[in-house]
Amino acid sequence: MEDSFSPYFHFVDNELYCEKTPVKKIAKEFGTPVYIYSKNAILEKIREYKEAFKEYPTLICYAAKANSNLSILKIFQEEGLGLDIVSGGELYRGLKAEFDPKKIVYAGVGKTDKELIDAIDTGILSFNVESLMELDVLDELSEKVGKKADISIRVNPDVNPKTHPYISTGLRKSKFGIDMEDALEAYKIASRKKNLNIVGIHCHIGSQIMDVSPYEEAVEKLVQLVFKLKREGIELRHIDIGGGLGIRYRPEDNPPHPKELAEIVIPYIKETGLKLLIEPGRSLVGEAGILVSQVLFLKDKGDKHFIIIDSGMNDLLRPAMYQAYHHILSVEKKKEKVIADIVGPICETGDFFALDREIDNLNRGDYLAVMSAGAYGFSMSSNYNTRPRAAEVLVDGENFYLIRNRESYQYIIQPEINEKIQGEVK
Ligand SMILES: Cc1ncc(COP(=O)(O)O)c(C=O)c1O
Ligand SMILES: N[C@@H](CCCC[NH3+])C(=O)O
Repeated sequence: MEDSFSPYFHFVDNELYCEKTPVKKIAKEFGTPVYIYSKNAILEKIREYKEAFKEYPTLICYAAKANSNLSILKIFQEEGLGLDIVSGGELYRGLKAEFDPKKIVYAGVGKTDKELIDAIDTGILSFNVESLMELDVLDELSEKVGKKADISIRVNPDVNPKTHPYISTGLRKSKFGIDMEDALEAYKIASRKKNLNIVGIHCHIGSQIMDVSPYEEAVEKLVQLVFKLKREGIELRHIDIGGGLGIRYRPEDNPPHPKELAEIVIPYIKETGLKLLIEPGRSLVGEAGILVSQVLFLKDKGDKHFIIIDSGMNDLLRPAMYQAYHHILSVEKKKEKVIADIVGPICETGDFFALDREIDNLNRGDYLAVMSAGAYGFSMSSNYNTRPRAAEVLVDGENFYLIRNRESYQYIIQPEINEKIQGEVK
């Protein structure tokens, strides 16, 4: 199984390669920690989605939050995809990457006035509105800007996506969207707003979904609402079912193929004749990325063996935040195995990537790869403990490109103001 974690990350003579490039070569050239992405793994996922949905008019809007590096965004833009954003910063990135504004959808429960105004001005495909108050504010701001805003209501279908509770978004008790039974009234309110155009309906039930049946439950409810709206004279152009398909974190995981999603939702969407929008994030980039680190120290304490590495929860938060499992491989295979805790340098007990894990018997200076780290890896990283964020590298066959410099200490403190030290008081 280790040899074939993915066709894009594979062993040649006991050494881990990304496509046709030895991972160690990149680590030596750019240092560690370093995120490494396979361009062709991303292109393959895009192809899988396009193929799966080709029989029905579908716009795939990549969820920028999963990995928003400009070079990664550019891959999706060049492939003709749209973009799902949740902040003014992601809008800024999306426009820098030259996404067509009419392919940008904007969700999020807490959009600021500035963020709304910028997006109104840009003329995006749809504001996915998450509360009645947001409808009021968006209407007022659209009037000020002098441009109508195209909107969808994000409906909360109260469906259990059977995933980690922190990433379940479509349950009534979560903060997201407007409850199903209040949605009709929300649409009626929206239809009376002079500066809003109703264009669609939106939902997103959660992330890392390993069984597509909750999508069926959600889409069935959405379609019923679409027909109810039609009877009220409210016509839509699209149904946006959000993202959420899971990926392979453990070797034995078997996530659903985009085809399974298409097969389960298209029959329902077809009945409405509306265009379909989907917002995958993790499933497009997650398995296409790894985080490579170097072993700093080994330490035995009681019956515990610790492998202390040079990346931590500031680089990859998922294990600390969701107790998420990430498979870890030695970049150069070793014959001997040990049971170890693989931990980072951060001053938090929760700063670990694996506990009591069987792993190759690594030594100081060896490299290891945390697999399936392309989504919600770098994008959730921070400068905690004043640690510069990692470099990022994109691999294409035997070529590789630095797509983000490792941060410097100077870069980290640059925005801070101290008259005596920096003399940059504004
Ligand atoms: C509104 C919305 N759309 C799309 C996504 C992307 O989800 P995923 O990365 O699970 O495909 C998210 C994140 O969960 C989201 O909140
Ligand atoms: N950050 C989460 C997913 C959140 C999705 C955003 N709604 C993760 O790493 O699994």
